[in-house]
Amino acid sequence: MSDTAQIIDGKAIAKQIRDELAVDVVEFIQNNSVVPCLAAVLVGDDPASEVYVRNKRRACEHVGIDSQLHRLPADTTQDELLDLVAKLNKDNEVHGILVQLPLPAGLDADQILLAVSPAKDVDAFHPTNVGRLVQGKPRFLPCTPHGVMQLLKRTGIDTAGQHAVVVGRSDIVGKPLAQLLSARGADATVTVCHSRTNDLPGITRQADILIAAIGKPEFITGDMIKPGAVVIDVGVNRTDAGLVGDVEFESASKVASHITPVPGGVGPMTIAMLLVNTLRAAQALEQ
Ligand SMILES: Nc1nc(=O)c2c([nH]1)NC[C@@H]1CN(c3ccc(C(=O)N[C@@H](CCC(=O)O)C(=O)O)cc3)C=[N+]21
Ligand SMILES: [Mg+2]
Repeated sequence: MSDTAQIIDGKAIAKQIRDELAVDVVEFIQNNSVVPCLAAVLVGDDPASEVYVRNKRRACEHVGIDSQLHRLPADTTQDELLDLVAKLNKDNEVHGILVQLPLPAGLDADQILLAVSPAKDVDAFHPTNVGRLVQGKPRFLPCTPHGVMQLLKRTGIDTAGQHAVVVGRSDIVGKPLAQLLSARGADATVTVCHSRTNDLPGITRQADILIAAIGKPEFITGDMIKPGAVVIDVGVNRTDAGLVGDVEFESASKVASHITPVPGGVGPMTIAMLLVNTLRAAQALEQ
């Protein structure tokens, strides 16, 4: 067993996916005389959201997808936001709609996500798209879980028969990732852990593939990892020491066989998969 894990380069794999996508975008534009377009809605001025939205815009430019940014003030009402979503739903130039989360306090995110046309729901957050995923008939795959699956696949890690332990049960990552890992074709055996799990280290140490999606900086330490396990860190925690994941990289990388860094791991993949979904939305809407 080597004492230093192979680092999974999410930045490089995301670039590879964007390069492949750029070719498909050119072909789509030639066939349809339409440019795929992603509309992002940003309410308020959360600094973290500013970074994501800027990264998304730049990534769109790189692959030839148009992007719109709709900025609304923090005191926007529920009805004003619903009006904008309704307008984007009807706009034939817009193929993908993303409402950046979290929304400012006072806005009901569930009602907003329900208002996004499922055909343009490139986050795959609408209950229709969540249900389709659970039934094994997805229209869009949610971006972060899909990004994790692509990281595993493109690193040559076979999930079939493996014990995958997902720490975290959010609607955005934990729950859909557990679905994708256990789906036919991926064929992992999945355990979902959370804040009420008894003896968490006893369970994480059974993981062949350990996914950290809890939102607690450096929560997973090397002693919680089975030697040779694959460790995927979905955390994006802003601390005084900068951006850190949910995994303590230094101790974990001495035990794992493969590990994703933060930054440069899952984050860039999330954005690449958002672009993939935008092209897919445009293909379905323009066909
Ligand atoms: N409707 C919606 N859809 C989302 O997909 C969504 C969202 N809301 N709200 C916030 C979370 C978080 N998220 C990230 C995207 C990119 C990076 C990313 O690019 N991270 C870089 C570093 C960026 C930095 O320096 O801050 C990296 O890890 O290398 C991280 C996190 C998308 N989210
Ligand atoms: Mg929730």
